[in-house]
Parts: sequence; structure tokens; C-alpha cells
Amino acid sequence: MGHVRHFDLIIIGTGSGNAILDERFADWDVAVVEKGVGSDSSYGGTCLNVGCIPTKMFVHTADVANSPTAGERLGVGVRLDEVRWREIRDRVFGRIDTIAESGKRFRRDENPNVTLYEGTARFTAARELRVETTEGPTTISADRVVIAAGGRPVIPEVPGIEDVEYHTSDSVMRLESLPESMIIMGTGFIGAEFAHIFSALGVRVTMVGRSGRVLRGEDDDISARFTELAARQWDLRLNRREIEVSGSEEGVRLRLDGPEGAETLEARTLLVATGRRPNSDLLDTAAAGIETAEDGKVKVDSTQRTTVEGMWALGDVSSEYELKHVANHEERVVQHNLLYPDTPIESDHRFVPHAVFSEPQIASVGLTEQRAAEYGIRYVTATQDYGGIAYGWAMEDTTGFAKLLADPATGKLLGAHIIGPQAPTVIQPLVQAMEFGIDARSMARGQYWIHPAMPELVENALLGLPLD
Ligand SMILES: Cc1cc2nc3c(=O)[nH]c(=O)nc-3n(C[C@H](O)[C@H](O)[C@H](O)COP(=O)(O)OP(=O)(O)OC[C@H]3O[C@@H](n4cnc5c(N)ncnc54)[C@H](O)[C@@H]3O)c2cc1C
Ligand SMILES: NC(=O)c1ccc[n+]([C@@H]2O[C@H](COP(=O)([O-])OP(=O)(O)OC[C@H]3O[C@@H](n4cnc5c(N)ncnc54)[C@H](O)[C@@H]3O)[C@@H](O)[C@H]2O)c1
Repeated sequence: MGHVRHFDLIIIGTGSGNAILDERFADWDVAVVEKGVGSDSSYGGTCLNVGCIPTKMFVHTADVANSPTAGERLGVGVRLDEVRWREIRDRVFGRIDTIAESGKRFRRDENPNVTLYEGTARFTAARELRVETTEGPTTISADRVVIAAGGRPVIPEVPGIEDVEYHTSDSVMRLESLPESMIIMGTGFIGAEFAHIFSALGVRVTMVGRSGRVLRGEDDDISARFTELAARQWDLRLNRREIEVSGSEEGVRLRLDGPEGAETLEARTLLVATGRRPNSDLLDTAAAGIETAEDGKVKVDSTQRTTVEGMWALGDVSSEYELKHVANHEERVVQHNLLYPDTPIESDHRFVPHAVFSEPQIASVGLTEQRAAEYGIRYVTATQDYGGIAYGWAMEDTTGFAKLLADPATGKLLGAHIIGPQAPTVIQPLVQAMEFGIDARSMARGQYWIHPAMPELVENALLGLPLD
């Protein structure tokens, strides 16, 4: 083996990993390794390039395109005249690609202490990696390594899938034109968000799921309501098993087996949204002696240390949560623990909220009712409809609600689940209450709630809890 360049620190992955480096690392000799994500091999990770940020730019556009439906309820005639897909796409990526490019340039050209390796890294030993760059392979090592390598879409083993053109979240937002029809495989976050985006923009969407529910990880009441509303917006085929995918004149053909027997779907475009897996296999973490769980996630302790000395992991490659705010939190923990090894801090995963930006929107934190029952935790619940608060009347909302779970003895919140307009914003005071241990009664009555604003949904739900 040739020369091995040794660093103080190697960071693999420029999603949340990129944020570790600040002026406090100016004296450190650092290597950053990035292979690129998405169809353009972009710098800066999933969230920026192919995840949270572009999807939400499309979601907001889809929400606006849905104005005729909202207007109809209110006596306002709004018409959707045209959807200029290329203009939308280029607006979104015109902004994002520029950020990704300048992020890369900054690291490569303006950080004298940082060497950027563009290529895929693979462990050859503990804290030693071989990187396949365009200029050929090179081996680097370091005293400390941070694995922030994220994950990638999983492609299910449906016969024929490798012989047809399919998309994942990595490529579907860059389509050349808006297809007339789309089959979406998968009923999770990504499926639900893209079904909203594409159906609102005029694509005939068919969603295929194996279970009887969309978003079945949510509280049962929430996923039941969402499933009901999804079926009104797009063609929902649940309890289905995929038999075979093949090419057709229209695009793709999917043979299914379901409650009504065999059926065949055809569409122009196939979007696979059946989950993601961690990139630990690409890294060959086993060669470094790092332990992974059965699902491939790198095992870490509460300070984000892997099972091997001098190596940390964060974000989608190791976390039970595949969420950007969690990856960022863990990144700050790793950053601290690199800088101040004598006083390490721990990650806080007690109250992790999430949101699904579909139609309607969903937000959730803490226990679902099913989990509380399963764990044998004593709880009471309260449900408040948007239709029962003034702003809900203003919107003529008839389907949204908030559901809270609380400990009847202490009034402490155990979980909060909201489906309806602005759910990801409306839930935030509940996240705050859980994190800071505010009980439901003090929270409801100890502050003003702006009238007649949407958070009155939360106020009324809190007041509805039958506490001891
Ligand atoms: C479509 C979609 C929508 C999403 N929407 C949301 C949302 O609204 N809100 C939210 O909280 N979360 C959302 N997420 C999840 C969020 O994007 C991720 O949780 C987050 O980006 C994870 O960050 P990370 O730093 O762990 O990994 P990433 O951002 O994936 O970064 C990992 C980086 O490592 C690089 N890499 C991997 N292996 C190697 C290797 N061997 N060598 C060199 N480089 C390597 C990759 O190229 C990548 O750039 C969404 C995800 C998707 C796919
Ligand atoms: N708003 C957000 O925060 C947001 C948005 C998008 C993604 N994400 C993150 O990315 C992760 C991955 O998203 P995702 O939607 O791909 O995964 P997911 O795990 O949420 O959902 C995948 C779904 O596909 C189903 N599935 C698996 N194999 C299938 C098959 N062969 N046919 C049909 N269905 C099949 C699974 O049962 C599951 O319901 C999420 O868990 C989430 O953490 C977050």
C-alpha cells in the first residue's frame, strides 16, 4: 500500500456531518469525504438535495395548486389554469443546486485546514478508509472518524423491477415533464408526500400498499382518518401484493394480488417509496470492527460513540429516527464530544416530533394510544376537532383534529397527534410542554391563547383532558 495520509478527523458525509466544522476546528487537520447524492451527485446530503427542502418546496406549490378545492367550500371560485412543471422544477433546483455548489466550494476552496475527497469511502481498518475518487483510489486515516453517511432508498424485490424505468425520491423531482399518471409503491412518509404533490399538480396517482392503512405508524385514529381522506384524492389500492412489474406502451405495468383477486395497473411513471436503508454496507463498517444492528444501523451509545474507540456516528446511518432535526441534534452532540472529550454530553431522544407534509398535514410527538396501551401506561385522551374552534369554522374544516394523551395523575402529556391544516406548526407548543415538563392544566390556563387563532385547537384539547 502506498502513502496513507493521516488526519486529526475524518467526516464521512456532508448532510448533518457538514455542520460539525466551525471555527473551533480551525487548528484541526480535517478530511471530508462525500460521494454525492441524487441524480446529479450533489454535495450537502439528502435533506438539502433530495429530501426535506425540495419536497417541501413542491408541497407548498401543490398546496397552492389545491386552492380550487379549498375555495369551493368557501364560495370562492378558483381555477387551476396551468401547471408549468419545468418552471417549478427549475425554480426549486435553481435555488438548491446553487446552495449545494457553494457549500462544496466553501469546504474545498475556503477552508485551508479541510481536504475534500469526492468519492465513496470504504473502511479498510478502524479509522482507516479507502476512497474511490475520480483521480483513483486513495487511503486516508485519522485519530477520529465521524460516520454521517445517511441512507438511501430501498428497492423491493418485485420480479421485473430491474428491467423497467422506475424513480425514487432521488430522481422523481427532476423529471423532464409531468407524467399523465404515476403509480406510487409504498404508503409511508415519502409516498404520502409525493402522492399529494403529484396529484395536486394534476397527475393521476395510484398508491399501492401492502397493509390496510396509509401511514400506519401514526396513531390509529390519525392513520384511519388520513387513509379515508387519501382515498378521496388518489386511487388507493391497499392490502395488495406486487406480483410483477413490466414495461408497457404507456410506461409501466404492475400486476397485483389483493382482496378482489388479481389486477393490473398501468401508468406512465413508477415511483418506489418503500423505505430507506442505512449506508453502512457501502462503508463496510464491519471492516472497521464497528457493530451494526440487524437493519444495518451503526450501533451508538448515548454520546453517539460507535463500538470502536475514536469513531462516532450520527443521523440516518445510526439513528432510530430518520429525521433532519434529529440528525442535526446528534451532530451537535458529536461536535461537542469531539471538542470536549472530558465532558461528553448525551443525545436527547425523549420527545422527538415528526410531521408529514401531505394533504392533510400530520404532526406527532410522543406515544400513540396503541403504544401507551401496549406498554401498560395509564393514560387519558382528549380529541378536539378543528371544526370546533373558530379558525376551523373560518376554514370550514370538517376532518381535522388533535388528539392528546396525558397521565391522569400528573397531567403530564404523553403524546400529541394532529391531523389538519398547519399541524406541524400547531403542535410545537405541545413539544415544548413535553420537553419542559409543563402539565396540561398549567399549560392551558397559565398563558393567553391568541383568539381566534389555530392554537386554540391545542388549548381546547388540553381543557378536554379528563384529569384526576
Ligand atoms: C424525500 C425525503 C423527504 C424528507 N423530508 C423530511 C422532512 O420533511 N423533515 C425531516 O425531518 N426529515 C425529512 N427527511 C429525512 C432527512 O432528509 C434525513 O433524516 C436527513 O437528511 C439525514 O441526514 P444525515 O446527515 O444523517 O444523512 P444524509 O443527509 O443522507 O448525508 C449522508 C451523506 O453521506 C454521503 N455518503 C454516504 N455513504 C458514503 C460513502 N461511503 N462515502 C462517501 N460519502 C458517503 C451521502 O452521499 C450523503 O451526502 C426526508 C427524506 C427524504 C428522502
Ligand atoms: N416529513 C418528514 O419528516 C419525512 C418525509 C419523507 C421521509 N422522511 C423520512 O424518510 C424515511 C423513509 O420514508 P419512506 O416513506 O420511504 O419509508 P417509510 O418507512 O415511512 O414507509 C415505507 C412504506 O413502504 C411499505 N413497503 C415496504 N415494501 C413495500 C412493497 N414491496 N410494496 C408496497 N409497500 C411496501 C412499508 O410497509 C411502509 O409502509 C421515513 O421513515 C422518514 O423518517 C421524513
